[in-house]
This record gives sequence, structure tokens and C-alpha cells, in this order.
Amino acid sequence: MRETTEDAVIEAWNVGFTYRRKRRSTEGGHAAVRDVGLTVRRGETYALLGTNGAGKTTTLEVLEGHRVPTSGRVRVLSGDPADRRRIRPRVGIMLQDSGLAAELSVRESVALAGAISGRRDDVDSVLERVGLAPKSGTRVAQLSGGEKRRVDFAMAIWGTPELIFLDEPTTGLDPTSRAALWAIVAELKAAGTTFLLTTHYLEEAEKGADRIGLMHEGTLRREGTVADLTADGVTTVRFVPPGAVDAIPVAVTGTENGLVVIRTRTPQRDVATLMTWAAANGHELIRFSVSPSGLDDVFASLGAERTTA
Ligand SMILES: Nc1ncnc2c1ncn2[C@@H]1O[C@H](COP(=O)(O)OP(=O)(O)OP(=O)(O)O)[C@@H](O)[C@H]1O
Repeated sequence: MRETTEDAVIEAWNVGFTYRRKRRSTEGGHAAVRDVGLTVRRGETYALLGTNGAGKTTTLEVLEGHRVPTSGRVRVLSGDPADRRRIRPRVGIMLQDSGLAAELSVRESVALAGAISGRRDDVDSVLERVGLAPKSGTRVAQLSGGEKRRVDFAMAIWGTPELIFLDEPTTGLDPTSRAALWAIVAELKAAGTTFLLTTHYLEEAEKGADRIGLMHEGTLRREGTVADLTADGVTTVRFVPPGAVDAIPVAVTGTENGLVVIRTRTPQRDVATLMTWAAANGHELIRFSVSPSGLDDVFASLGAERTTA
């Protein structure tokens, strides 16, 4: 087992979680998370990305103390995350499904969650901050999906907790609201708050997270900064095939939206070969582009990986 890191806010060692199929049965369940180890340091923003059903929400729920791991160990703020009395005043949580009470107003919902948290804040300033001041008196039942997400976010940031968990915080938000949410995350981060979040938006993780963990089929497959994750030296070349794909003189990886895709570790040589071939045959390579690998390429490669356990 790994040693505790001094400035760690979240630590997970070999965490596994299996959903039991039947009550009181320990067999035949679904192993949603296997052998996940991660550390989130104070002040860091860590994003969990992954394919659908990869185990991101389950991992988050274990780290939030909402689920007891089937195996392994978790420490949050140097103790047990399930100890609600200790955790509640220090940790804000935005679940994927918050289950807001439909009959309460926005103001009442946020004030109630705030009171339960034990953290101090001012309801009007919080609503103002998340852009919900004009909806203060509106009942939750009458909110749009994106507005409900902002109520959930308001509850999580109430009282500026030390640590905030956000499960797909921007899903259902329009681009302006997404940017506004990330601006608040940046402000809180600057003030010292640590974040662990999940998202399906690669560009948001790329811009807003210090480190990224990529999950696939229950395990953490890669972890690091965007630079770490994309440092495999692969370059992608794309263009519209001028004729039969099998006539192309370098190894083709596949096709994508009508473009030939070539992933290569020797881009200079392959581009030279392609240019010589195109000139010799009078081909014009339409929409020709050469780009270093990005997070989307790393993500795409996850889908092709097979489960090892
Ligand atoms: N309550 C549950 N009972 C049984 N299986 C569950 C339950 N919740 C999730 N699962 C299964 O566990 C696996 C991981 O689910 P989880 O919600 O953690 O994934 P995720 O990475 O957050 O997915 P998504 O990106 O689709 O939100 C999935 O195969 C899912 O079907």
C-alpha cells in the first residue's frame, strides 16, 4: 500500500466497488470499480474522465463516503469520508442526481442545504454568484434542467468548503453557463479549494483541471497532466482520400467523417512520402492537416483497450 502524501486531501488505495445483485448476496454482483488508486493534493483540480459506465460516478460516491468500498481503503481530509459529522462542514458535494424537493423555492432549497452543511454563507450572495437571483422565489418544479444543475452547484459551493466534489457539473448547461461555472471553480481554486470532478467534456478538463484520470471499464487506465497524457509522440495526419484508400503509400489507421486518418510516430517521413506521392500522381490532398495527439486521441484509444482483469 502506498504511503500517505503529506498534502493529500483525497487518498484511495486499491479501491474496488461491486454492486450486489441481490440483497445480502455477495456473489454475482457487478464489479463497477477495480483497484483504483489515486491521490488529490490540496488546491488541485482533478478531473475523472472516461467512457460511459467506466465507474466514474461510483468512484466519486466511494470517495464522497456515500458508498463503502468493497475492497481497498479511502481517506478524505485525513479520515473516514463516511464520518458525516466531520466531513459535512468541510466538503461540498454536487451529485449527478440531487433529488431536489420540487415544492421548495430555489432560495429555500439552497438555504436548507446550507443550514444542513453547517457552513456559513449568505443565500442572496450565493444565488447572485451562480446567476439564480432572478429565480430565487421560483419553485424547483418550475426550473429548467440547467437551472436545477445550478441550484445543485450553489449547494456544493455554499460556505466555500475546503473540498468540492462535482459529478458532471456542466451536463445540461448552455455554453455561457458552463463558462460561468468554470469561472467560479477557478475563483474558489485560487482561494485554495480542492476539486474532484467528473465530466464528459474533454475541452473543459483540458482547460480547467490540473490533472486528469482516465477510466475505462472500472479501472483507472491513465493519469497525469494533459502534457503527460499526450506525450506519446503520436501525430495525426488527415485528408480526404483522392482515390482508393489502399493506394495510399503510408499505413492508414482508419477513416473519420470522410477523412483518412494516419496516426504516426514518424510524421516528417510520412508527410514527405505523401507529398511526393500526391505530386507524382497529380492528387490534391483536400483538407490536409497534421496535428499532435490531443486528449481526444488518448480518449479514443481507451475504447480500443481490452479489460485485463
Ligand atoms: N445502482 C447500481 N446497481 C448496479 N449497477 C450499477 C449501479 N450504478 C451503476 N451501476 C453500473 O456500474 C458501472 C459503472 O457505473 P458508473 O455510473 O459509476 O459509471 P460512469 O463512468 O459514471 O458512467 P457515465 O459516464 O455513463 O455516467 C456501470 O456498468 C453501471 O451500469
